[in-house]
Amino acid sequence: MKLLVTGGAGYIGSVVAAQLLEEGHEVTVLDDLSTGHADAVPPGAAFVQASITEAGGVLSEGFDAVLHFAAKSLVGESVEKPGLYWSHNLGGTLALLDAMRQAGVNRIVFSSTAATYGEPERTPILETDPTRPTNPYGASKLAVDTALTAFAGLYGLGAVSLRYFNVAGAYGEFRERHTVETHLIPNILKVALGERESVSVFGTDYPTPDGTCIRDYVHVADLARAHLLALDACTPGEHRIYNLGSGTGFSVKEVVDVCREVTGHPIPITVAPRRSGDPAVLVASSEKIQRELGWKPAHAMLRDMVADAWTASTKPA
Ligand SMILES: O=c1ccn([C@@H]2O[C@H](COP(=O)(O)OP(=O)(O)O[C@H]3O[C@H](CO)[C@@H](O)[C@H](O)[C@H]3O)[C@@H](O)[C@H]2O)c(=O)[nH]1
Repeated sequence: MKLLVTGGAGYIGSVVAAQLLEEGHEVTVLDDLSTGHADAVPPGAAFVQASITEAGGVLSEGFDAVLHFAAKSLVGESVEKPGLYWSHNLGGTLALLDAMRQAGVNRIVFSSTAATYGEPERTPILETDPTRPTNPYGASKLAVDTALTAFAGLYGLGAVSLRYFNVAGAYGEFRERHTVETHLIPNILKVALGERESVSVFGTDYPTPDGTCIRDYVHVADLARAHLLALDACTPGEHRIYNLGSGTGFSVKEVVDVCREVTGHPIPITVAPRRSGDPAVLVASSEKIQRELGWKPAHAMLRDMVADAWTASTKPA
């Protein structure tokens, strides 16, 4: 298939683009490089440096589907600059959907997020559970999910939204490297690499066994594989939503311990206040995607995710 991957110079988009190429697809990456890296675009993919609001020109070349990753994705920033998140994540995606319709491209796989659920009433979270995002990032992603449902009904769009929980690990040399790093595992590994003295643990007074937040980590290679299955499942007139996690929760302290074990570094911690907007526990039920699309995580062990991230981060970029 001929595929457009928006945000394909970012962490998850580049891994998906690499897997699509391995499967023999023709891939064009569209990325404005505001957060992505040109050298993350996999060899073999065509590259267009542009924003999603300018996708019309590329799409007119004729594509079978779009995999849409380009987005602003920092929860804290979204609270400070909600307009940026609404215009980029919702406005940008509406422009992309309009350009797709004009070009006759009617299949899309969309990067949604566990942040659409907000503070869950129970875990593991099911796709049918209430969506009450607690920040503009989650709200903007939920708004896109809502638009996709409407467009599937109105225009026959075939859409699949994948709601990621906490993505970790690396795929060969493709790894997480944000300009502003907020994520837990890369921050811990920076300590082991000697780039920081300690890692801050945001809150030790949560209602969890060790007082720190619990998250569900999914390996980026497994997550990427789900996109290939989702692409095949795009059915005109339908919008499907699937959670993607491993179904097991790890506390922040447990993650630090796994990182200590993998890196052999003591990794000192500093206890810091809670980070605003962090739910205590986020664990996915991924039963639906396993049942309907046959997805199964091949690297469900957190140790493997950390080991892959560590190996990739100790290689030169
Ligand atoms: O230096 C750090 C970084 C994080 N944390 C904690 O570690 C946990 C995980 O944080 P992080 O890695 O930032 O992930 P989340 O905030 O859980 O966000 C992930 O999950 C969201 C869904 O809820 C997605 O939308 C985000 O894009 C994705 O990164 C949270 O309890 C944080 O408070 C720390 O204690 N210290």
